[in-house]
Amino acid sequence: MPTLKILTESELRQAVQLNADAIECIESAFAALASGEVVMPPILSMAIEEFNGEVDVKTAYVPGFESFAIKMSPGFFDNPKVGLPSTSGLMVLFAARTGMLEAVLLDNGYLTDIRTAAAGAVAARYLARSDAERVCIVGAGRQSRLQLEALCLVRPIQSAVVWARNHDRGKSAALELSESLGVSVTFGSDLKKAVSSADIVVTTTPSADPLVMADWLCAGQHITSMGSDQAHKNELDPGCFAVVDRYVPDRRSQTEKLGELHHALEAGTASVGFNIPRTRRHCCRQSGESVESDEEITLCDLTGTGVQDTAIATFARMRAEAVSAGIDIEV
Ligand SMILES: NC(=O)C1=CN([C@@H]2O[C@H](COP(=O)(O)OP(=O)(O)OC[C@H]3O[C@@H](n4cnc5c(N)ncnc54)[C@H](O)[C@@H]3O)[C@@H](O)[C@H]2O)C=CC1
Ligand SMILES: O=C(O)C1=NCCCC1
Repeated sequence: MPTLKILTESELRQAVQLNADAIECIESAFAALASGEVVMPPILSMAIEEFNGEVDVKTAYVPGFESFAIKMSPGFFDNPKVGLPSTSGLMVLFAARTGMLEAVLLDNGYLTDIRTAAAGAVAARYLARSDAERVCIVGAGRQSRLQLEALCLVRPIQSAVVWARNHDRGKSAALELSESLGVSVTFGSDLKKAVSSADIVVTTTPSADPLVMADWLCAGQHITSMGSDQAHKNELDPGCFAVVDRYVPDRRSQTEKLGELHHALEAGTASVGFNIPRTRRHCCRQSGESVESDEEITLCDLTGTGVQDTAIATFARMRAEAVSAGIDIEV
């Protein structure tokens, strides 16, 4: 009889943390995607506008992996008003050879949080200046915290400014991060100033209106835009595309529909053929993508890929099994 492994959020939290191993796992996933051999269908996304919600289903088959994940991931962005997290969900692993159900990872969105922050770290590793030390984080939710933590693992971060439209939440996030990361993190109410003074800017909100303006960007900056992962979300002024020197999407077929590129195409600041040679390079070791000059403005557009989910789910299951975590049930 087939056996199914069940892993809970607390078991998965013990198995996987935001650290060099998680970053390596996601970097390898980007490398696999860049190889062209990964099978990754478009995201199945359902909007529930009435409740400011969405549900995303993501998956990918990676040759050489014994399993593939299918992830069901809700994002309900009014949840914090009622004391619930915006994102939740679960991942399911199937055998690549037979399609048989193998494991259910009841992570409540934890693995998505980690893989997304790790993707931000990979972007900075290849696209931010090696001496980048000042960060501007736009937003004060879950990803704002994790993205800064991830940057501290790959760059010599000394200080950060958190901007949030809700000042109290921005101040709390800044205080929390100062204490947990041991770097100076302050709240900044002036977003233009915070962006212009940063070496790395990370946008982490579901905003539908641009927050970061093109004329705030400066030579040598790296921007990761990871909050805009749906057609209606838009954190960057489309004019930013006219000033960035290097544009790297996690997957162009996604960013042209769901990411910042989508809005730049509509506004005409990027054309359909925009940076075609660059889109063949993903933020990964194998493709050789990296910042080429300290003066370049680089932009990484992250919409979240199924290959990240298969990578983190198989990694989590392997780590959990190494300590005999979880329960096995016969199905
Ligand atoms: N690219 C990817 O792989 C992933 C993208 N996301 C996206 O990242 C974004 C943030 O996710 P979480 O941190 O989990 O959410 P969260 O709800 O914990 O944090 C969102 C933050 O943005 C703020 N915010 C909401 N609407 C805003 C607006 N119109 N203008 C300015 N600030 C606004 C909130 O007050 C909060 O500080 C979401 O859009 C989510 O869909 C999340 C996970 C993966
Ligand atoms: O899978 C993802 O990536 C996301 N799902 C729901 C909303 C947040 C991002």
